Amino acid sequence: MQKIIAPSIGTTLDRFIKNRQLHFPYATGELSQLLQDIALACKILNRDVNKAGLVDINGDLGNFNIQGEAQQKLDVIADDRMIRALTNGGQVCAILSEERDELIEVNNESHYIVAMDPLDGSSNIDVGVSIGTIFSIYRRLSEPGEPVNTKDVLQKGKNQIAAGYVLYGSSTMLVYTTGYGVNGFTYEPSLGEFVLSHQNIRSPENGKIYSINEGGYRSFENPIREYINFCKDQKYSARYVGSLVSDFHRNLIKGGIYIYPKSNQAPHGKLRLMYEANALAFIAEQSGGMASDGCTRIMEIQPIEFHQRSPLFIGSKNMVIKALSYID
Ligand SMILES: O=P(O)(O)OC[C@H]1O[C@](O)(COP(=O)(O)O)[C@@H](O)[C@@H]1O
Ligand SMILES: [Mg+2]
Ligand SMILES: [Mg+2]
Repeated sequence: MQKIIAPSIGTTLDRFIKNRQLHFPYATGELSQLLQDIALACKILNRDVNKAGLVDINGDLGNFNIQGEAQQKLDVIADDRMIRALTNGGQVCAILSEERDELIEVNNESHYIVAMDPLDGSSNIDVGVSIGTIFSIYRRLSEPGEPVNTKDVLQKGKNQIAAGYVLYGSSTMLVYTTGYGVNGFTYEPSLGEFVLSHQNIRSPENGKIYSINEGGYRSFENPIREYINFCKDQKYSARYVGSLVSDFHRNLIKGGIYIYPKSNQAPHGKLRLMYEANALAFIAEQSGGMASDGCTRIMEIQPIEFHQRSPLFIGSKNMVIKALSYID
């Protein structure tokens, strides 16, 4: 046979998902299709993000979401893109979105529920800084055909079937887990494909980067201030993009800790448990890292509200343990 000399482009996301599905003889293909629907929505969103400075995408809409935050145009575009792709794909029975007060009911015959942050890092949209999309996937507890109820949605993070994010940065990457390790795929625009570039990502147990908005230093509780001082004494690098996905991803690859603590202004922290903290906690743990709210493992927290907030300590295992040692 003639020798193949063309450089391989690597494994595409679709092929990777298909190959993985073969490991699960009972698999129906629903989850595989759902992951591909999310990837498709993010490919289209990537195109919108790349032109975020242009008039029809730029600026806020003058509306406020249930969090009381001004909705940026791209927040709503991202929300629409994701909901459209998930609805057309038909593999979800309900969607919980940061940008919608209520649950969106879709195909009641399906097994899966998606909780999502369609556009993470909204304050960075108009200034060309990296932003992301975050998603969590759960299997409903009620039977297909029955009405979806809050119990189906308000499940602990440890019940996630899959979770991931897409980072729209210097390159666009999709990183996800189904509970069997973490893999990263870089978007190849000329092919329109996500290609496996980071196989079986392992988070370094130690790091030299800490990510926290020190502008809130005076409103942080003493243990947080002491940990920040410890990081300074260790001459760690302070890195804070202000987009959770970007800060988390950098620390996942290089080693580091991201902290969004509770404070006088934010008694429960800022980030949302269902579609920010839980998803990244699953990725962190699957890559050997750790995620806590300061006293409880994030994935063990029983959610009580769709949009509830939680303090977040996440990243390299030994750094999170060290930070928590100041709180105990
Ligand atoms: O400006 P602050 O208070 O540091 O908050 C920044 C954090 O808020 C967020 O922007 C919240 O996410 P959204 O942009 O999805 O609302 C995170 O991405 C980021 O880490
Ligand atoms: Mg967010
Ligand atoms: Mg958001």
